Amino acid sequence: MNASVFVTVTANPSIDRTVEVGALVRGGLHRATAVHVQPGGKGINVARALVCNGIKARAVVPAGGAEGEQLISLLSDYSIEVVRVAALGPVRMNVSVIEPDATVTKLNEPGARLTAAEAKALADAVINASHDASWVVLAGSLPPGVSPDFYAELIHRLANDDVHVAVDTSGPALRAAVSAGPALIKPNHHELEEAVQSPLSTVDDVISAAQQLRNLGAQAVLASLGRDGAVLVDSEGVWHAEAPVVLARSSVGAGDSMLAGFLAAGGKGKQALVSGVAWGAAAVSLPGSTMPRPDDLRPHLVEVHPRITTGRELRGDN
Ligand SMILES: Nc1ncnc2c1ncn2[C@@H]1O[C@H](COP(=O)(O)OP(=O)(O)OP(=O)(O)O)[C@@H](O)[C@H]1O
Ligand SMILES: O=P(O)(O)OC[C@@]1(O)O[C@H](CO)[C@@H](O)[C@@H]1O
Repeated sequence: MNASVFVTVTANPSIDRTVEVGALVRGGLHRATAVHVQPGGKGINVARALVCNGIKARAVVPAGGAEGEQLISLLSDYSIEVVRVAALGPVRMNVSVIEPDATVTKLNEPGARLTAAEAKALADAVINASHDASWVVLAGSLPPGVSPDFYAELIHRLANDDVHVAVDTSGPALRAAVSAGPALIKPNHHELEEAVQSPLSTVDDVISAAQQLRNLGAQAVLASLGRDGAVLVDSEGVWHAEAPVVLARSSVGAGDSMLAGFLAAGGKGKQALVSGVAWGAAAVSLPGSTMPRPDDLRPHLVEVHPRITTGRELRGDN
């Protein structure tokens, strides 16, 4: 096994347009002050963050239509090994509107339907691409036509290989993936609430929810909590860490950057959490979904709380 290859899977990729405006007024005309067009979808972002830090990444992605061509062309700016799976339907366009205080309003398209044959070709491509992987990251929503069991089935198919699987998704796909026993899941606050079907207002609530998902099969839970940092719950313990962001620009992709930083630092324990939180905070300070490079990272600013303040109220996403 080549321990340095990270494979990412983005079943529902996107071209991300981030539009910066003044204060958003529902129904109003807004003239953009800046626009960023970047390759998107969670697995693609994880791969971008890894290669921006000199780490080898292979991205498996279905890409159809003129937008698929554009996605592949945008990806050529990065040294990612791209495994393209042919698809008929076009890649979606997702729009993020950013206000001056860095509030994000996101409009995500559902993505084009994948046929049963395309979904099978995607799954087979993932298995082929994973033969020398240390980690396989299954990330983002599933497009129409793809069963919510898609990630769970991949986890089962990869179980005999010497790879770890990380999952970052939501809803029924997350619940199915958890039962398949992945090494790691990375829900955000909202996804965690949805997975345990209960509101989570304190750090203690987050830890209990993470334990519930570990009881259901996930080996470790890395919960990203926006400006409240992140909580890691695994077989060795529980940690909460956070880092300040001096000037927040855009949190789009911060969770993906966080996951990449966590995996880049070994994918388990306190030091990986510190790395993840540093990469997440750095992404927030950059425009659009720009991924941090080594010079952007400030791991010394990450605070790991020696004792978890269980009753601490969460301040909200960003
Ligand atoms: N305002 C902020 N201040 C400091 N750190 C932040 C802030 N927002 C995000 N972060 C850092 O980035 C990480 C990921 O953020 P968040 O929880 O918003 O991820 P997410 O919802 O999965 O994002 P996305 O889906 O856009 O990738 C957090 O765990 C935290 O470390
Ligand atoms: O619609 P999904 O698949 O849940 O999320 C897609 C997405 O919002 O996730 C990334 C940020 O994490 C963006 O690049 C992309 O637009």
